[in-house]
Amino acid sequence: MRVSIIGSGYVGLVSAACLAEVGNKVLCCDIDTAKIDQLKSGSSPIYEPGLDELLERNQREQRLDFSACIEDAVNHAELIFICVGTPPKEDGSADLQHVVRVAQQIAEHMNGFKVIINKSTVPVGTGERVAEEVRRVLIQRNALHPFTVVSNPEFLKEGAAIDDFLRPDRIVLGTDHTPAGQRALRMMKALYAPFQRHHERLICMDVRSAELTKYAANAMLATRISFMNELANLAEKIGADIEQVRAGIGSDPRIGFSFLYAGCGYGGSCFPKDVRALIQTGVDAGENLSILRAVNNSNQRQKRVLVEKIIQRFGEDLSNMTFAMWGLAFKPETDDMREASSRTIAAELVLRGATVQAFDPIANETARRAMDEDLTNFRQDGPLLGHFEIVKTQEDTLINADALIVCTEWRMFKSPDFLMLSRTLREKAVFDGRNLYDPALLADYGLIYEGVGRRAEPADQGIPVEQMRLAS
Ligand SMILES: NC(=O)C1=CN([C@@H]2O[C@H](COP(=O)(O)OP(=O)(O)OC[C@H]3O[C@@H](n4cnc5c(N)ncnc54)[C@H](O)[C@@H]3O)[C@@H](O)[C@H]2O)C=CC1
Ligand SMILES: O=C(O)[C@H]1O[C@H](OP(=O)(O)OP(=O)(O)OC[C@H]2O[C@@H](n3ccc(=O)[nH]c3=O)[C@H](O)[C@@H]2O)[C@H](O)[C@@H](O)[C@@H]1O
Repeated sequence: MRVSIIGSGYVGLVSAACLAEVGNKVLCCDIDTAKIDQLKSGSSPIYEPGLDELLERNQREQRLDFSACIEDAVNHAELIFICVGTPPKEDGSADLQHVVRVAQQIAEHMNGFKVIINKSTVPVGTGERVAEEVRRVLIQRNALHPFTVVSNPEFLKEGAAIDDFLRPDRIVLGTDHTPAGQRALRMMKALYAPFQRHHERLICMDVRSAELTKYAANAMLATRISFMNELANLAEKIGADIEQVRAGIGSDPRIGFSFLYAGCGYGGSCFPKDVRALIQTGVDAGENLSILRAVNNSNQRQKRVLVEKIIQRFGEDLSNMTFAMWGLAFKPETDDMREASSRTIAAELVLRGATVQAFDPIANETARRAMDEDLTNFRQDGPLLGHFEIVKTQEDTLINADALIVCTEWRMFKSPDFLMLSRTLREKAVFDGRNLYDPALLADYGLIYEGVGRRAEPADQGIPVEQMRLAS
């Protein structure tokens, strides 16, 4: 089939590459000409495992092309996906300006029947709003081409996006009951047929329910994480260990193990913004979503949890302290820095005078831009006291460092040389925002360990590890 994708970000590019991979002719469009030039020259503007290979193959085999011209995209296909950003507005609601603009542009160039598919995460009612915009422009043009708007929310996770798209848990399709809507449904079913494994994964519903399904999924996952984060904070205070509790409750199939990891808060381009947007949808509808308000507040507090531990140990004035920071991206296997906890932690430490030496295996560049922006904002509020620096290697972060902070659970951070850490870190302290390490093991190495919800173990003050080894 012929498919156009408007918006070549994480969702647009992954969708385009995967749809091309199964034989569709895909034209991917973006307003950002630099991005399109880069894609045309064969390099990807984002880091996503497996994406480069798919882009390269499908471009070479002429199933995938890129254009900065929306008219080309509208002419190219009957199926047009909207994959542009829906960032939060000041009040938390989703900013639909890009979606609405794309709807208008599609209508300006429409030349026959089109299926307009909302893949961006959009509040309930956006399908109707897009249809209204298209109709308005078509009436102005006196060109009443038939069209329908479908909701097809995306559930991929960054870092695992290709696999999520090629082997989805479910595909949600929201259509209306008009003949055009039903024709679109048949087309969408055919488009997604190659991605169904052994059984039906399509869930068909009305447009509004599909739009709400997307927010409901993200809000549910964010709630689970925040619930575990709060239990973790409690566990610390009452001498329990959240990792043991996680194993204990996850084994109940009604609860399950996924998304039960406590840590220094959830980030990313979606959970924070979608929880806030759903709260605002509630406000507009006169429904107080009190659980989600609590989730949002709880997560903001959680992003500061390591800062609180650091202050408790070293005091408010951190001007003589240097922190090694491992991991900057909001999660492993991505270069995405949107709402990453590392940003909150680094900024809070720098404001208290600390030097932060950070390293991320992939996100160093995006992190540099994000941190420059954050620290410039802080600078406007008063003098910046400390210093933030991204260094070349994981080892370089440790030069003259007093303590280590782990913000992202990249695989390479999972089994470091603890002996070296205990010899290098001046204050021998490890603040583990992703609960990667065993508190008792670190205590054996004489390291002070602070996780999130882990039972504190006093650092071994007795026999140095080397001597223990000699003795045994
Ligand atoms: N990033 C993710 O993992 C997921 C994101 N989503 C949702 O998908 C949507 C897109 O998210 P991302 O891909 O992360 O955003 P992104 O910010 O990476 O990409 C959006 C792209 O749209 C382009 N764009 C904006 N206005 C345009 C216009 N008028 N014409 C053509 N292109 C235009 C931008 O230049 C940008 O390249 C959002 O609503 C998001 O909530 C849904 C599931 C997963
Ligand atoms: O709408 C979206 O954009 C996407 O949002 C999330 O995907 P993503 O943000 O890429 O990443 P997740 O793996 O969900 O992680 C989000 C955040 O939660 C944190 N997290 C995750 C799991 C967990 O147990 N604990 C935890 O703190 C991660 O560290 C990360 O900061 C959803 O998982 C996707 O299904 C959805 O499509």
